[in-house]
Amino acid sequence: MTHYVDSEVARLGTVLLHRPGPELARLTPRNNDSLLFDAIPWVGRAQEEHDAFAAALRSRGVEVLYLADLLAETLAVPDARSELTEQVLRSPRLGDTLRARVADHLAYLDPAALADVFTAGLAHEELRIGAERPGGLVWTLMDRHDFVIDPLPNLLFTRDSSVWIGDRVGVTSLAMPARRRETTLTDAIYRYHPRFVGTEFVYHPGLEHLEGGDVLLLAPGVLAVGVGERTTPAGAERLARQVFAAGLAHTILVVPIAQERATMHLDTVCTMVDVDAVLMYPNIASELSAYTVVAGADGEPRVDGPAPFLRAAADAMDLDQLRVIDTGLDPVTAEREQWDDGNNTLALAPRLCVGYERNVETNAQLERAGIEVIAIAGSELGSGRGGPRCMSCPLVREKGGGPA
Ligand SMILES: NC(=[NH2+])NCCC[C@H](N)C(=O)O
Repeated sequence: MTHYVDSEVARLGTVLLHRPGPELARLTPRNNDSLLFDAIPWVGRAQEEHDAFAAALRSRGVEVLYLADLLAETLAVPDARSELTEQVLRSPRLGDTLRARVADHLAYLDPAALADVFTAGLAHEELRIGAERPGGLVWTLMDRHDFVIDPLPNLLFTRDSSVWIGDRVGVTSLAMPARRRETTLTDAIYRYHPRFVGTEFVYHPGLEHLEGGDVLLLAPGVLAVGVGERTTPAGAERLARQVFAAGLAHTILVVPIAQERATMHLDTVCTMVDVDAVLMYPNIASELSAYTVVAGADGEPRVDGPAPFLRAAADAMDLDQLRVIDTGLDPVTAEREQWDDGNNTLALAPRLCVGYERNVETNAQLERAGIEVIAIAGSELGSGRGGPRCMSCPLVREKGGGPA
């Protein structure tokens, strides 16, 4: 099986999704902020919306892989099971007594049930504690609302925890504490699942912070990397080194974005919808700048700039110019639709993308520009602040960036 991605828009072959499940049911008004959700999603409806998203992809010939299936299959591999279990048990919050109870609990679960615990976490009351099986001081003093193992509701956004560049996978280094454990799962899947045996890695979770939502494969050999709330300049520099060393790209455009929730990743303000067209949030489109990083003769990344992002991108991509489709006609609509992930489209092929139906203006702008939009419902899915691009990690796209 060859997994290969060298652009944002070439025909999509295979994608990794995570169907939201019990981990979303862990969200409460007490914890939703720290778990990076802006509301409490209705889980059943979120699942319906997600199923419709997956169905839309399949109807266009895309193979959909589910993270929970891959994880359960991975956990059937004994080394993967023991490694992931050890990682969870290593949490310094547990203490030895509680750690032993959790270890007993996990030992009896079949791979699918264990995958459930690794994604949905373990609540205080879900652990069987009694006279014969005391929970110890940590269990006794734990707030009833605390988790013994934290849930990972942001697994929904598969874009961020791994990114394929060429035939290599980058397992990223997530910045927010609520998301860090996600990459223990993606890392294990890519190392142990039979489908991925032999895959080479271009990034590891122990490296400087880098999230997939910040990485755009503008064209074969050209990457854009947003630096802001999630990806640090050090992460961008590290990716540049790794990518140059592996010969996966010749140019990396490093794009500073505001360190705010509304612009947490580059893909919240800019996504590609054609080989030479980007969808961009107009309130910042003209202000975005880029530093161009190329491999120097000595292997050291060489930095140039800043220059306006659109200019730098067109130059790196060898285009006269990049077409810009802006998301909204008036600033208020633009701001509302940017917040609701209007800019966060997933291209299935050049001029064909998936977007949230609620972003009426944005989608109309796209259609006017000759881009077909498959509109999906996202009232519940969007409560985690992520759109179709955030919710998908492409594993296979047609090589060479796709036909013009
Ligand atoms: N690629 C993206 N824009 N991902 C959106 C991630 C949203 C998620 N709630 C977070 O804060 O991390």
